[in-house]
Amino acid sequence: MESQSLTRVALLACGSFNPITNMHLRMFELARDHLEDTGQYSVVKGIISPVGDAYKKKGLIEASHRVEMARLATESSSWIKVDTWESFQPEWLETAKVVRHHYEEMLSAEHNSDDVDTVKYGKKRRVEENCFEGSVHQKKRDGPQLMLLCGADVLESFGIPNLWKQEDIAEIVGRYGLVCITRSGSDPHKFIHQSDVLWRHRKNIHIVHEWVTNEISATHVRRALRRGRSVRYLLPDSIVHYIQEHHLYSAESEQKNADVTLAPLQRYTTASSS
Ligand SMILES: Nc1ncnc2c1ncn2[C@@H]1O[C@H](COP(=O)(O)OP(=O)(O)OP(=O)(O)O)[C@@H](O)[C@H]1O
Ligand SMILES: NC(=O)c1ccc[n+]([C@@H]2O[C@H](COP(=O)(O)O)[C@@H](O)[C@H]2O)c1
Ligand SMILES: [Zn+2]
Repeated sequence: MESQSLTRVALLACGSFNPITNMHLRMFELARDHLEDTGQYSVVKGIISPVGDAYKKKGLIEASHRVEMARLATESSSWIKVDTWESFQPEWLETAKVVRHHYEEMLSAEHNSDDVDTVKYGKKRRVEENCFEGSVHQKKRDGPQLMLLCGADVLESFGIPNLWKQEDIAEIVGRYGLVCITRSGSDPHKFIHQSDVLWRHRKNIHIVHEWVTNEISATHVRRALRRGRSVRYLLPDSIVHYIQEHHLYSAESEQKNADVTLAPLQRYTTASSS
């Protein structure tokens, strides 16, 4: 297929990256292969967006370290970049807002490079804004697309009470799209089947089956580090050195936020009870 008729896609991964592992990087490669195999997309960029400290997840170390490790890990990639806009926000931001921000950035970058008519984009955006609700599948567009990239555990977390707003889920899958990498213990197809909103937008959800099942998790890496065990080959050598040099991930750091409620739970529980 002519590359001009392919939809350009940027993939955005939001998460703690505490620390970044080889599996986080693999997610991007798997997703790109999957989307490009369809013959419809050209994946032009991968964005890693480490969550800010205000997320208050247990054991979450400072964003400055998590960002630096993500930067080191992506040095060898020509297309995966780290973006710190979310990481240094004083308050925790809903993922839908982060997706919106990066989509706007993508549009304005295209704008500047192609010198595209502002009026045309404004008109197209208004059309998209009006059509995402209730659309059975994403409309074929001539502009670029931004899709959220996540593991199946994040997709399944959509079902946890007070964690996600329903309108945010509808916006992410309805307007933007989702690429979900299978993870053992998760069944994304079943989860989509059981959710009305996900089923409605199922054509916008790309499930990528990882056959080389790989259960690397940042939790496992932090646990091994606390116990003085090797984490080599689970993450790039440069990250192993960075962790050693800065004495990251101790029993003490794992207790950070231990008695604090996760920001989204705090926000939505307070909102619904007030
Ligand atoms: N082994 C894996 N397979 C598929 N997706 C993964 C894997 N590890 C991480 N991800 C995905 O990477 C994104 C960022 O995840 P996160 O920073 O929480 O890493 P994690 O390894 O799950 O860490 P933690 O154990 O602290 O939750 C999420 O979308 C998560 O689902
Ligand atoms: N309501 C929401 O927008 C919402 C809720 C929970 C987690 N998240 C995001 O999902 C990601 C999950 O990361 P972890 O799997 O490391 O907890 C983070 O980027 C977090 O900000 C978003
Ligand atoms: Zn996780």
